[in-house]
Amino acid sequence: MADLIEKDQEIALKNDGSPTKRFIRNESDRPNLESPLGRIPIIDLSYVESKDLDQRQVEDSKLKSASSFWGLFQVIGHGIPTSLMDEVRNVQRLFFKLPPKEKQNYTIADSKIYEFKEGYGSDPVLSDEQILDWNDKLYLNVHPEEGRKMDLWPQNPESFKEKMFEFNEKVMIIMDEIFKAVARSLGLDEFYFVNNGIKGLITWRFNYYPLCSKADLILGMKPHSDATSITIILQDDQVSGLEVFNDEFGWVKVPIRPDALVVILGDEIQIMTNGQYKNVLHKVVTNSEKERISLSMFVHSNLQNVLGPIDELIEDGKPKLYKTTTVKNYQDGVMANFANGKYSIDAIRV
Ligand SMILES: O=C(O)CCC(=O)C(=O)O
Ligand SMILES: [Fe+2]
Repeated sequence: MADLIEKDQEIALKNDGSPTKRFIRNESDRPNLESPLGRIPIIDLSYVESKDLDQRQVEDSKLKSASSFWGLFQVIGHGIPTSLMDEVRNVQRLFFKLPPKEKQNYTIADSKIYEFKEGYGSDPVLSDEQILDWNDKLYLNVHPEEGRKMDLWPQNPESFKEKMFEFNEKVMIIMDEIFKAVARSLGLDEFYFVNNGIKGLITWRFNYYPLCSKADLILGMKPHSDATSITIILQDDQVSGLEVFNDEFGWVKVPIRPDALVVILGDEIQIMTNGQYKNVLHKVVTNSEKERISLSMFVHSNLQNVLGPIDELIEDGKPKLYKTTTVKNYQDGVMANFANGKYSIDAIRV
């Protein structure tokens, strides 16, 4: 625990941007600051509004190839005004600019270190050997509403809650549209996921990556896949940093598009589709000039749900690639695996 608090302060105070040795990655893991820009597919959701079924079909097939080749896409035409997206970004920036002492009012001190921990702080540190990620975060339970711990929601800036509620209402609707499109693209009934508790638990992680004078030696976030069905990311509108791994292109940068939301497919989708759709491996690279923010909205199925390949999606002659478990069991080891740089999905491979 002492380590955790110490690290919070370490990050928050390191405005000179020089990392201590605990952040320095092994040589094989260091980022290439010149990664190429990826041609990440863009899905236009405006067919929902216009009810244009031809356009819907075109977008569904783009979504299908994006999901099997990349495991991510960007979404536009979602109907959220760019002005609201900018306000959310600004409110988030203002929160991270508060003095460390004030931010720590939103830290829970007594939860088990390796468990999911709401509030402000940094990720669990489980051993002295663990190489640390160069970020600070604020984690909040957002859905279901009765699971919100409102005392951890910042009171400063004053508009924080109001903006986040407004944004969340719109994002919840878009999530349904995305899950419907994913289901259609797989040949399932379009309500397959929506009616089966896919939006069981939604947590938001506000990320803050301070600038770093040794950006070539450290990572804002280590390579990982998300243990979610999908994650929707509101990226910084000016500073890039998110990179994804693709079998053909290697590590590529996700381009910045201020009006777009990034959709990352997580482990649940890879498991349920028996590997047809990918849980994209991703990481965050920092830079020496500008800090970066992002907001990751993690969607998990109901904890009681069974998690395994869906019968209709097991292609003829193909074996089941994953064992069937429950979402709860799957989630149990996730935080410790992440801290140790292990991939949770490996534990249920057949
Ligand atoms: O900062 C980002 O763009 C991505 C963050 C991320 O991968 C995560 O929060 O799991
Ligand atoms: Fe992630």
